[in-house]
Amino acid sequence: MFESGAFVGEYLNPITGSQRQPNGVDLTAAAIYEQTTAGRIGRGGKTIGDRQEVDADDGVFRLDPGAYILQYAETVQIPAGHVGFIYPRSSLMRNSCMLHTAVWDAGYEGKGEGLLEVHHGIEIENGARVGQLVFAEADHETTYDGDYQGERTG
Ligand SMILES: O=c1ccn([C@H]2C[C@H](O)[C@@H](COP(=O)(O)OP(=O)(O)OP(=O)(O)O)O2)c(=O)[nH]1
Repeated sequence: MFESGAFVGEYLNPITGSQRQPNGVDLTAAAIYEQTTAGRIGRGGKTIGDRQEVDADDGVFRLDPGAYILQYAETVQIPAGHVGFIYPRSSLMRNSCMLHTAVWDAGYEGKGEGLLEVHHGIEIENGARVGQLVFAEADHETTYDGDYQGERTG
């Protein structure tokens, strides 16, 4: 079962009323990066490639088609008994862009990232709502304790 937006909203900070949706909570864009060097996914470890931040011109990211890493502004906690997923805001998708998600594990806390695919040039205001976080109930034996725990919370 998916939780209500009111439930998800208890686990986000900061949050304003306009972010709460019936079935989830909208997340906003804080920073956008282009990857500049190759990363590596190994059998025993991984490396994230270097990145260059996209400047917000007068508070607006003007993006050409391509792949970008987007950092969310909100600190998210994934409560025990749940797993999180991000869906793009429909208006983003209707503008030929897609925001992808990996699995947000129970116990994770931090300001996470998503892959933003831009198939047609778009302008995104810094702080604009771009994606929606939903929580599904999920069994788990452990909680998240990986390299990204606590990212950008300091
Ligand atoms: O789209 C997503 C999905 C997940 N996360 C956060 C929450 C998740 O709990 C954490 C770690 O994800 P994952 O377990 O997939 O990372 P990993 O590549 O396996 O690395 P590690 O084992 O170091 O955690 O990253 C995001 O920021 N964006």
